[in-house]
Amino acid sequence: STTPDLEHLMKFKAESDIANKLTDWNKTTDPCTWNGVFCIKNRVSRLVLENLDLHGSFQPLTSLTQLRVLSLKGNGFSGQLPDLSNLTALKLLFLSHNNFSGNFPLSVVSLFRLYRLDLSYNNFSGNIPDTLNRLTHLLTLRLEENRFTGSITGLNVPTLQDFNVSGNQLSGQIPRSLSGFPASSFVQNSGLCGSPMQTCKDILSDPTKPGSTGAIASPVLPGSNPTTVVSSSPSSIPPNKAAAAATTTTTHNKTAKISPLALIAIILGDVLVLSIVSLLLYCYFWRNYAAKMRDGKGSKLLETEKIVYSSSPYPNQPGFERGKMVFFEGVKRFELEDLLRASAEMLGKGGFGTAYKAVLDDGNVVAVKRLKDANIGGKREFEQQMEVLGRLRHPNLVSLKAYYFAREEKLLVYDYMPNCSLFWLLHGNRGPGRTPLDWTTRLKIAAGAARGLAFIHNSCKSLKLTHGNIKSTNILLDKSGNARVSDFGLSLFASPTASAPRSNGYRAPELSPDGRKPTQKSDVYSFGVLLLELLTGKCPSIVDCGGTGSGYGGVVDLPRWVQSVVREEWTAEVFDLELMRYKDIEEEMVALLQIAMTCTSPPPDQRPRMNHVVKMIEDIRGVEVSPCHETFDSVSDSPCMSEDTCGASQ
Ligand SMILES: Nc1ncnc2c1ncn2[C@@H]1O[C@H](COP(=O)(O)OP(=O)(O)OP(=O)(O)O)[C@@H](O)[C@H]1O
Repeated sequence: STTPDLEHLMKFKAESDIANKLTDWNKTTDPCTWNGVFCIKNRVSRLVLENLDLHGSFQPLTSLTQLRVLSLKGNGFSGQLPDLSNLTALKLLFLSHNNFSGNFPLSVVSLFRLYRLDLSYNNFSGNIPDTLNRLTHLLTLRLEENRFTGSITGLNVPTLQDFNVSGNQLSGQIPRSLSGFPASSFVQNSGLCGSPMQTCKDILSDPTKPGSTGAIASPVLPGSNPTTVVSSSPSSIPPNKAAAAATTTTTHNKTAKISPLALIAIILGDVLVLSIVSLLLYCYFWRNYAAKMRDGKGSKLLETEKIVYSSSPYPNQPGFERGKMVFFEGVKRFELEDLLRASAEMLGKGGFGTAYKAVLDDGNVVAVKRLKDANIGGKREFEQQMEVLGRLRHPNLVSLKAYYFAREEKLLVYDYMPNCSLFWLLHGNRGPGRTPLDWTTRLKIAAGAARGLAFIHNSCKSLKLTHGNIKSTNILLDKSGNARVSDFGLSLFASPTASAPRSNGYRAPELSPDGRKPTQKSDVYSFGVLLLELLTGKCPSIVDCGGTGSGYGGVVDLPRWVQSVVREEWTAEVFDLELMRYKDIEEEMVALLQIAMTCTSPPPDQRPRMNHVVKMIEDIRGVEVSPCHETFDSVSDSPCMSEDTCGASQ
């Protein structure tokens, strides 16, 4: 039985697909298998038809009454929007980068389930109606690059997470409910003022006053700018601009009467002001740059630097306490001198120290972590700890190759992972030109990371090893794209207070606020948050997002947000928008979501063990996502299983 929506889809194709891009839209096949069409129970629920050179109106689609997601981004649709009030199930509406025109489509306001609305990059005009406030679920409102006019003072949608009205002709005060968005959400409007733009004082005190527009934050259109008029001679003003010029010609005449001495004084004054401003700007940017470098946020250091600084005397200097470089089995040896000679590039600063990429003389590349001293105990304790960590070997772990211990310097040497962290793949480089992380890769990363963590949990019979710091910067991809868990065991060196504010989005509730020691159950919770991050594309907290809260995905308390959305039966809508383009994955995503939700159960005893989590993730798709080189099912061959090694670290 074909869907009752067939007829409307065919009508739409006949009217809009002039370039015949929808090649598989064919009456003889099931529409639910067509490109861009997704069904639930035989009804079209999602229609994703982006960049397909479609034209005209999409009127026939307004009869698809079960539609929940409609994306027609990047086509050539034009004219007014059709009446959308029949689409009562609609939750996501993306119509950006088309040529729609006319007033704001009022029928949108009746779609009370709508939570993402993107009308950006069109030719809409007129006011943005305050009735939008009725959309009480709205998370996204993108109206940038249209020709909207009037004020947005009455706009108040407290749920908004993503908002942009830049590049319109709006004016008036920005309401308090929107002032938390960055200036980039408001720029290029002729008269918007108030936080985060400039204050409205100047305009609001006397909006009719000539020249008052000069105080408006946004750039003023050429020709309407009084200073432009001042610099041209009155005779050169074209007749149609005469009226505008009338208000400013008085200023012009005054300028003409200024004596040469006064003119020189003005010029000197200007130069002075300019120099002071430049100096201030220079200081400001230099301070920011220096702070960035100090924090390790700078992408790369400009010059290569040495891993070990002057605090640690070079080995051939007298008085040097030679530390011990200890290697673990099967690795190529190098000496501290080699590391010292290697040019290093800072990868970033973490809670336990600074990580560097070092290229050795022989071309080998390693990652070196220079530990902060704070909580490292004595040599023996450190060595015992390293012995345990060094013997943990698994295809989904970043292996510890060696360590170096001296009074002044503690270094850990790891295999270098060239394919970035999961954090970077999910949140870095958002914007045009980005390659989204596809669903199969995400599933494969989830499975790999779960195996790595399960291995840690099961590697010592006598000692319940924990990772203690599962998060997306600690899931790295090796050269074959396999996920590897890094930084395991380092939480032992962290003082609870020092680690508490870091990565708080991943912290299990039972560890807060007094910063108790992580457990295997708290690792499972963090892993659950990591899965939610993979599914939603959102950062678990501002701290975890690098303190900026930036990134398309936004920042939320992930477990709470997902629980609330799922409770309202919006399950499909929590997923990362970047995953919308893949077909037939909803079931798999829901399955992973369910696993993530049990992992993040607030009571620790309701969370599954990692072994079980691995199994559940592998069951989602079967063997496909498991790397073929690996035959992981138990950890019985782990070197750490010997009671001796486990005992040593107790
Ligand atoms: N073996 C490695 N190969 C490649 N990059 C690495 C390696 N180890 C760490 N990095 C990268 O270096 C940066 C700093 O890592 P580090 O582990 O010091 O801090 P973190 O993960 O941000 O925080 P934390 O110390 O809390 O784990 C991160 O971006 C991480 O992805």
